[in-house]
Amino acid sequence: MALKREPTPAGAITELFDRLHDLHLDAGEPGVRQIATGIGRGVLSYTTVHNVFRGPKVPKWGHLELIVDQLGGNPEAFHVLWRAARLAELAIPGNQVAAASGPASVLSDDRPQEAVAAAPAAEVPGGRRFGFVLVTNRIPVHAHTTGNGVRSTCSAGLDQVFRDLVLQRQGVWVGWSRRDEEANGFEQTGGPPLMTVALTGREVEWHQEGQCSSTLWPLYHDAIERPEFRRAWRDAYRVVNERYADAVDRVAASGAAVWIHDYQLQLVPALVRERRPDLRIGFFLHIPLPPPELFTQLPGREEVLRGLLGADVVGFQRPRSVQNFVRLCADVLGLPVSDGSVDVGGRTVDVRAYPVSIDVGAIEGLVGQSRTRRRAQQIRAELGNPDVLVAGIDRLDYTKGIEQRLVAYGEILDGMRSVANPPVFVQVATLSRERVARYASLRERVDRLAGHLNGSYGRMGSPAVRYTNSALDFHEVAALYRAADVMVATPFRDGMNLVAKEYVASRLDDRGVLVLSEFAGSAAELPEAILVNPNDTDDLKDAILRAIAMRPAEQSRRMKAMRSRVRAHDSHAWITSVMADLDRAVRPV
Ligand SMILES: O=P(O)(O)OC[C@H]1O[C@H](O[C@H]2O[C@H](CO)[C@@H](O)[C@H](O)[C@H]2O)[C@H](O)[C@@H](O)[C@@H]1O
Ligand SMILES: O=c1ccn([C@@H]2O[C@H](COP(=O)(O)OP(=O)(O)O)[C@@H](O)[C@H]2O)c(=O)[nH]1
Repeated sequence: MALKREPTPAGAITELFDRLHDLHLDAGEPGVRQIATGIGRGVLSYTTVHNVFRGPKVPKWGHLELIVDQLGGNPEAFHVLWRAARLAELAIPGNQVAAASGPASVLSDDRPQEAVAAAPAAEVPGGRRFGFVLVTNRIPVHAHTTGNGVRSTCSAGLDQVFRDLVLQRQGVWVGWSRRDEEANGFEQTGGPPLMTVALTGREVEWHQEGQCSSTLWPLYHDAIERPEFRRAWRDAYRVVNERYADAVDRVAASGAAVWIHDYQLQLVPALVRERRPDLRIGFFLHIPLPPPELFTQLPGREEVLRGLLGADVVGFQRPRSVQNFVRLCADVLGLPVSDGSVDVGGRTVDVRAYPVSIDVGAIEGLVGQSRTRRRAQQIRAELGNPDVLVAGIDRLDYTKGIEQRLVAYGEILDGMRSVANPPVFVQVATLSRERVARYASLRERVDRLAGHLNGSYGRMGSPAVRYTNSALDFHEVAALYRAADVMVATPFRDGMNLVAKEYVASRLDDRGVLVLSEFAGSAAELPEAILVNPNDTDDLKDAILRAIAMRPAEQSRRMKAMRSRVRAHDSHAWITSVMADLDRAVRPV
């Protein structure tokens, strides 16, 4: 909307409201009223306000500062304008934000935090374009701590699968990376080209920790914890999704296949389609899509559904999520649907379940190595060579059921006070989303519980629970799989739970018992596990006790069946089925 001349105050206010409405900002907010009053009283020039929303060449940060000054540094007005500016694709470099003048009380709240300041956008060298683009929230180059306390960058599970896929397809991997992780990009270690999407500190807070971790994550996991709904987070989500779509637009060759992942990026398929109708677009959700009764609580639910429908192929972990999605498209958007497809104005969107899997061959190779065997023996020795080693490996997340599992285990130990060599429990609870309050309080509770169990049931040289928050190198994880007689994976709700599949794949000896929640996506493929309801402490106790007591022949029968199923449906089969459907998608002419 180009402004030819300064309108009358009344016209300017109407135009302002129209513009804010276009940006889905609420005209009733106090900040909007302050801006309107400022314009009405002639304190604030409408052109100055309007420039905040204009094209990318306008130096908008200066305008924003000017407005803050003109309004006497009013926080509400500042927040409205900040959001409007973000929505209008304002790129504010971190140093400019930090250096901006204006009342400290207003600006300090919006300064990017040092630790998470946006990394500079890394263009792919030479401005190359690619026939395949993988898009994930993060480019996952994690620093892990090995058994010896050494930092390494060995990537676990899906990271490696994705890396191989992008290399094989000679594609590019697009995602966000924290600055300290970026230095370890795959480019330096023979990996595929990476394109980093930059996020400001505020976007990390509002998009990642807000909309993703505090709204969508709990809502999509059965609202185990109450989801929080905030307008500012939703706005940030939209802005960040736009930035990913722009990145795809920049690197995708004509007709390229684009595969977008997970709940952080649900608007990206439609935003990419808007920019590049020539592309084939796939989307995969790693977490469950909740039933309509829960999903419809989400403000902006239509936008999310329409975002996903920008894809040609929408993939979920489980058929139940497919059903939920199709029903939502019919009920919320009124679109014609069939079992596995949705009709969007004559374009067919295929909707299918593609249960994610693991690279069984790679895991078998790693577990079979003599260094893994030695490390597994060492782990058992460090724990006092217990008769039975029980383990759980999770991110420290309230969806994973760690607390309830430890409570059940404590009750088991209580009944084993007279046993000479009681089982030892190793619980790896890797820190996750530490800046989100619920995760911090979960950590405190689990710390206390583990301490209590050790205080009550531990013996000299033989703890009741060996509990760590470290992120283990995958070699260390593999050694623990090999060492553990029983693996307990008991989430309240989980998209898949790769740990369960990895444990099965690691048992080259066909021994070991898996205790698995009915509510993990992997339960459908692993019915020979001892399946439990993690909400039922007695059920958990019985399951762990049954696992501890299971005879070798029974272990072997169950493990063989699970291993052959996981081998038959490994990550290669997963990738092949998704890619076949994506490559088949009809490219628009
Ligand atoms: O990135 P974080 O916040 O540390 O979280 C780690 C990942 O957790 C989620 O994993 C999901 O995907 C797995 C593989 O498909 C699946 O097995 C699991 O059940 C899901 O929870 C999340 O979806 C990822 O985005 C996170 O990176
Ligand atoms: O210290 C750890 C803990 C976990 N993992 C890996 O992290 C992934 C966890 O995936 P899962 O699907 O079980 O749960 P998520 O954390 O994705 O919800 C698996 O590949 C684990 O091997 C790891 O490498 N180091």
